[in-house]
Amino acid sequence: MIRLEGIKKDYLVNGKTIPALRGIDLTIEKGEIFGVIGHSGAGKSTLIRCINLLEKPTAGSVIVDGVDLTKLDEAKLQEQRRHIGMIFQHFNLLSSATVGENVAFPLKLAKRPKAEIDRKVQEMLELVGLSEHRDKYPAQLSGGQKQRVGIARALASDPKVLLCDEATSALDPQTTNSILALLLDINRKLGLTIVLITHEMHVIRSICDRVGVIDGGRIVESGKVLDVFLKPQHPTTQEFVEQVADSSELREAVAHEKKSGERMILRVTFLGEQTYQPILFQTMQETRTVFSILQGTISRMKDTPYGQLVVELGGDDAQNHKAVETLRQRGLEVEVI
Ligand SMILES: Nc1ncnc2c1ncn2[C@@H]1O[C@H](COP(=O)(O)OP(=O)(O)OP(=O)(O)O)[C@@H](O)[C@H]1O
Repeated sequence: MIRLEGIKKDYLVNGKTIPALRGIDLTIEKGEIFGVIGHSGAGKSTLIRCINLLEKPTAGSVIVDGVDLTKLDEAKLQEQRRHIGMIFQHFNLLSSATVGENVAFPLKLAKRPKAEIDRKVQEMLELVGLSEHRDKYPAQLSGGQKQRVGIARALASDPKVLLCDEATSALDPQTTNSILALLLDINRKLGLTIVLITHEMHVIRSICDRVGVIDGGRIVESGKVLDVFLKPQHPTTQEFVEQVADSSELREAVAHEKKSGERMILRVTFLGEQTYQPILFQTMQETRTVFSILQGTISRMKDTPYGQLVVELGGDDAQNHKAVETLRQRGLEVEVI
């Protein structure tokens, strides 16, 4: 659906060149939710704004649904942009227009007939759960409701792609979750391709299928959220995973245990159905290895449940190694830490 090829973007500030993107190659499939995560200044906003050419790349191609946007004149580009909706961190609503008028805005620009606009506004407000608020002004709404208006407005022109520029960063955790749930619902109902940028791993873990980690204007790691999350390779990715991993407690527990003897400490990861099966207990019984659990979490990545346990093995060397081998044979991910 979206192909970025060799995207570079330099900003010129006071005669100095600032390279914001240094060569991005990315393919985003139709119907997926793709997240880009990175620290402040990494290039996230520049990257997402290059997808609809709000920012013109210095080099490279942006191909959306088979059309190379970088090759279009301004009129044709405007036409193609109708297929790409966008929502923003600070909502960007017209404060002097009602909710209904905000949602109608892109349709009026496209000179759609009034009856069609009315119908579409109603449909969109129902989709985002704001039918009752059609005649209110943005100042009368909460942050979460404002973002719902932003989503309704972005979807009014039936886009194929929705770009989300830090769409939940100005919201509290509970409202963030409700907006993420809405985006996931829309993705499923409409088959819409969603690209989002964020600095929060929680957002990626909740709704994305794949993730790209951006650092210094380059994608330093990318893949399925599950894989990147469970085996982060790049130091920046590891930092982001730590945001949601509760690892300071773990580090303390491991340091304490390591000091107290030569015991073996494992991080065991369970995925999907494994999460609810007594594989660890059975294996330890069979290999006659005593163990204690230092830390445990059960969570979800989008639809996949997963669990991680940090366990300390107290058997002799042979027993401990046999236990590790058996856990791996049974399909668990085991890391000796
Ligand atoms: N309009 C601009 N003019 C000059 N430099 C810019 C401009 N926009 C971004 N930059 C620079 O480009 C780099 C990437 O910025 P960008 O805003 O894309 O990063 P970001 O990851 O979105 O950061 P943040 O999360 O803080 O918004 C930074 O060094 C930034 O200072």
